[in-house]
Amino acid sequence: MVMSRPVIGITCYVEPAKFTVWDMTTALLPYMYVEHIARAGGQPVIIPPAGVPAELAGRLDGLIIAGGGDIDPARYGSRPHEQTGYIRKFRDEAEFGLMRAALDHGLPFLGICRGLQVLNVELGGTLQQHLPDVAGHTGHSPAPGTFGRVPVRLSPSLAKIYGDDELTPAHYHHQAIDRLADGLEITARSDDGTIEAVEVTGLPFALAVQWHPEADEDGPLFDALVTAAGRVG
Ligand SMILES: NCCCC(=O)O
Repeated sequence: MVMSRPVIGITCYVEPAKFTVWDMTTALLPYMYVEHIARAGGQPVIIPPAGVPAELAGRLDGLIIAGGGDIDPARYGSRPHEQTGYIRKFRDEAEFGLMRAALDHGLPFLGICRGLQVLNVELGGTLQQHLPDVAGHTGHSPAPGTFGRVPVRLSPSLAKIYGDDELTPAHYHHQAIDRLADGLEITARSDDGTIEAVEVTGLPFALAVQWHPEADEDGPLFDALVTAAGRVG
């Protein structure tokens, strides 16, 4: 069967979960991600951190590295802050491999929250491990299980996708880019200076945001990813 919809791989969490009659380790992804990709005309495929996901890069039309727990700080030469948590080394292993393969293949890519951090660290950057230490307890890191709203200012390339140069998207992150990796261009910041979005220079579509676009009804970033994936696929 020939797929007419661009196939968009989306990485996922592996966590203990309760569902129907079960209480067990589960591959999880908020359903908003897959709804946005399907609505945008893509075919979502959830990628668990098992096997060697990097081998999928040549078989996908596009990729999302989704939100999740903190990256092992050893990957960027640091020791864990006391607030660094939910480290899943097996997920790091899978997603860093997939990220590298996606960059090598020029696969259209959207990083979301943790996905932005994976991109920056893969390219040699570092993370601020607990943003409240430098930016205070702002809307970046609201109460667990809720999204905060933080205004961000967009560069022209991202403003073109959103049709506006300012927005107030949903946030839930306690880490952020500290040292920006070579090869990344900043495409959005919040007023406190936090880097909110980046893109890889020289690739047709490789961008990442610190916020959670899946939490909003409109999904221009998902539309743009599926469109870019359709051009390549
Ligand atoms: N560090 C993982 C992404 C979410 C957060 O910064 O809290």
